[in-house]
Amino acid sequence: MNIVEFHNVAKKRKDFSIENLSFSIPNGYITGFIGPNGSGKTTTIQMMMDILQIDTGDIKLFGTSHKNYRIKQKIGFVYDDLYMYEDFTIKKMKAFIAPLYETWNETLFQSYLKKFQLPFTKKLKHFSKGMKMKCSLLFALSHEPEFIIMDEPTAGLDPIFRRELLDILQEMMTRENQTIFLSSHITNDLDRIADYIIFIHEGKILLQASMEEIQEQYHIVKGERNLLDADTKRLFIGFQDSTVGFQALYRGDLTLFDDVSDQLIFEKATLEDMIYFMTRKGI
Ligand SMILES: Nc1ncnc2c1ncn2[C@@H]1O[C@H](COP(=O)(O)OP(=O)(O)OP(=O)(O)O)[C@@H](O)[C@H]1O
Repeated sequence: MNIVEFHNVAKKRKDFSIENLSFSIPNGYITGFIGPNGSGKTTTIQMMMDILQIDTGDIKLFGTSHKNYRIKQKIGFVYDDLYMYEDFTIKKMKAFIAPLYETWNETLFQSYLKKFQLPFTKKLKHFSKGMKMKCSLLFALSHEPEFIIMDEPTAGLDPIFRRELLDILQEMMTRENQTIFLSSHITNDLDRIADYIIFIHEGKILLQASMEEIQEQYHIVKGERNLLDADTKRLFIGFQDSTVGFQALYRGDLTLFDDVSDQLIFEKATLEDMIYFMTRKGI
């Protein structure tokens, strides 16, 4: 089953448009949403959450319309910034937020509050960026959502808390029926934890695949420049050449290079490699 389905969604913004956007997010996995700056990640998440109206197409959440208010109960939404009153404290926010959720879990709230070492009665305006992110997470997780959507949760966080956050997410995946959708351009994080990847560029999906498939299928090929001619260039999704040699992204079976394999170096492509080469030449 899919938690989310986008069918031919279109949205026109001032200098940016999304056309025929179709993808799905499978239930029970961590899906990473990657793409360079301005590629449409936040726009897509806002459409999913019905914060931004779509022009045409159809979005389904939990098999029903994304406009259905009831399904919001099952979703934990973590923004890249905290849209809460700066003069509020966590205590005051809890008084507003907890009653909105039938599944609010006070024991879980208290345990995350302790784990994240957040002050209960300090005003949010005195929080650091990392504390605000933890606070956003605290509220998103405390109502035990089945589906967690996070827009750039690791941006601006120090490496220690980034690591902690990824550990918390992995820990949560042991819970039955948990699904996480995580947008990021810090691809190292996703290399570590994602099961599936959706790659968006200029409002279009360039790739939707499992990490397993990506790791098996996509390779970086490196070699001397003289091996890169018009024929070999056509084999690659994207390439970069310089006076010292070439590097290219290749998809498929490496036996194709058997005749020249002693002159080439093969490496597994990282998500960063994929973004770099796919946006250089397209797919
Ligand atoms: N409120 C808005 N009105 C008009 N255009 C907007 C608005 N917000 C974003 N855009 C444009 O939509 C495009 C996609 O932006 P979006 O924020 O969805 O990308 P993103 O992939 O999330 O980028 P980033 O990784 O930098 O956060 C950009 O060209 C941006 O300028």
